[in-house]
Amino acid sequence: MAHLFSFASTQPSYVDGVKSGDEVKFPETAVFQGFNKPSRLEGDIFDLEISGTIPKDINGTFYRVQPDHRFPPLYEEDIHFNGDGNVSALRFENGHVDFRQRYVHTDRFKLETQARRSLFGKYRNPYTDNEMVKGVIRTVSNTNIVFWRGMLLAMKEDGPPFAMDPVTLETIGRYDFDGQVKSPTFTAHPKFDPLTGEMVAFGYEAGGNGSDASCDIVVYTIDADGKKTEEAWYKGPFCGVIHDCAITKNYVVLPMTPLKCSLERMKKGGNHWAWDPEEDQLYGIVPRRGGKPEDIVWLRADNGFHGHVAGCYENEDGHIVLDLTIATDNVFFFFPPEGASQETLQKRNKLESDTWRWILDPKAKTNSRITPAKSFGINGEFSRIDDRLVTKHYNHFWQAQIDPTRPYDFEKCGSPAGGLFNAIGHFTWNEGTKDIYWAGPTTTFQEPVFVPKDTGKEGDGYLLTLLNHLDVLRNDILIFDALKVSKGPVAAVHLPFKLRLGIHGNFVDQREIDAWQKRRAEGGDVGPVKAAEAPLPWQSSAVNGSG
Ligand SMILES: C=Cc1ccc(O)c(OC)c1
Ligand SMILES: [Fe+2]
Repeated sequence: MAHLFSFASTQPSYVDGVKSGDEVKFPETAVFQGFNKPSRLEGDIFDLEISGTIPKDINGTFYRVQPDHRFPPLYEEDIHFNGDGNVSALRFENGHVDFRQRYVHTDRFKLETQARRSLFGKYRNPYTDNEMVKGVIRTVSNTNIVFWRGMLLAMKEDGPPFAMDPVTLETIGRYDFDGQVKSPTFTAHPKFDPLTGEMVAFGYEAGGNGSDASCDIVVYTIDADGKKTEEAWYKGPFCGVIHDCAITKNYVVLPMTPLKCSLERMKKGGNHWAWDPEEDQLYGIVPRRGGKPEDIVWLRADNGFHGHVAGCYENEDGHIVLDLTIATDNVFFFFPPEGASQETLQKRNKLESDTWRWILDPKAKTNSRITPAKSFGINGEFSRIDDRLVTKHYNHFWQAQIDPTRPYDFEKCGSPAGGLFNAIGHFTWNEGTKDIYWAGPTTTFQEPVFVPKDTGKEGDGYLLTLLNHLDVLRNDILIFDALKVSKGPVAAVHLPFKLRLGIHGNFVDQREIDAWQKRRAEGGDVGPVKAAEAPLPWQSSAVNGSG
């Protein structure tokens, strides 16, 4: 597209793919264009414009996070996943909605802000960083935003979580659970047991600094009072991606995707991950309580690419029912096999991603081969359930859908950057219901969240999701009756601008936020959230020159 003003730059912004000079000018690659132009916005809007009627019983805040590069990247071919975490909060109150957005002020964000430019290089490759940031935590906290004991935790699997205030979105600082969690990495997908109030979480590539191809995996349990009650260390067969996890009453399941890390490749300035089309997909199973290194059971199935977990529970036989999306090939086209060139977004957008059910025997011999019990026969990702049923036999799930039979306006919208999630669906396992809404040829959806009503009945509530208008570059938030998605939204909240393609979000009931604000006040029974005081163990050794 021609620019209205064509000032001759004194020098190009990128030379041989590397940032040159201090000019604030983003690459002209697809990652930074159109709907995915960086938003870079911190701000507030009181009382957003609305169509329809927002149900008054939605009282709480919908938090979500998007990667949103604050500065032009050091490398021209940078990827969406390397963008700084920017958290949006949509506060629903009495039929009104207010908007707030703030960056996660990570250690990296603060240093780059001081320098007014990028100092960190490629995704999870510290060998591509500016020398002056050696030993600094590299995470951009851009993948999930969860509520835990009165704080928001902004999370990314390559580093520790950062705590934020749930009302102001001010960053409190790196959170180490009051000194109890010292691993270099921590998942963006902790699970919350609704029976016990525990958080179950893990870190992979956790043995060293988080970017060194370590095969160590740590699994933690933090109880409802914030006390760490379990910490167990295991080894993986190689350093692969474990993005999500699942819990039952007695087990944790760790799906490992055959994207492999190589320290040598990183040292040469290459990618952290390379897809291995010959490798199995794996499922690590460990006990929830008292896990020892020898307890991990790895089950193997033919190659595939894991999406996210819907639900998981134990059946009458003591076997684990695990439901998750699995794509047929490498979804992360920007991490091609070692030595291969990058696949295209067009090819990635053609992959099928069905929802599969596994029934796993936790007592099986390690390295047993398994086959799925069934597939749902849909194509989509970002499954969500009624979270009150985590660890329990559930029936309903919701998911962003890919329906290539629907018309899509390529001319107006170009390639759908985050994937062609052109519909939103509600599904049931028992009845096989497919209850789907398609919003038109110029729109795609982001991950939905389920908001329960107080009835306690599974699925009785609302579904909230961001709608991307790819033609006019704007977002709406749609509100559905969760059990009647195909009827279309009951209301739409209009943002006057576009956000960026977000990753994950969660809805938090305002009663919970308010109760914790009291407990976390000065003089409250728990007191203010305390940011980590000591550097992580790997940081100390990096400073001493041995890291
Ligand atoms: C959606 C998966 C995913 C996996 C790893 C990441 O670093 C990430 O960053 C936004 C996202
Ligand atoms: Fe995720």
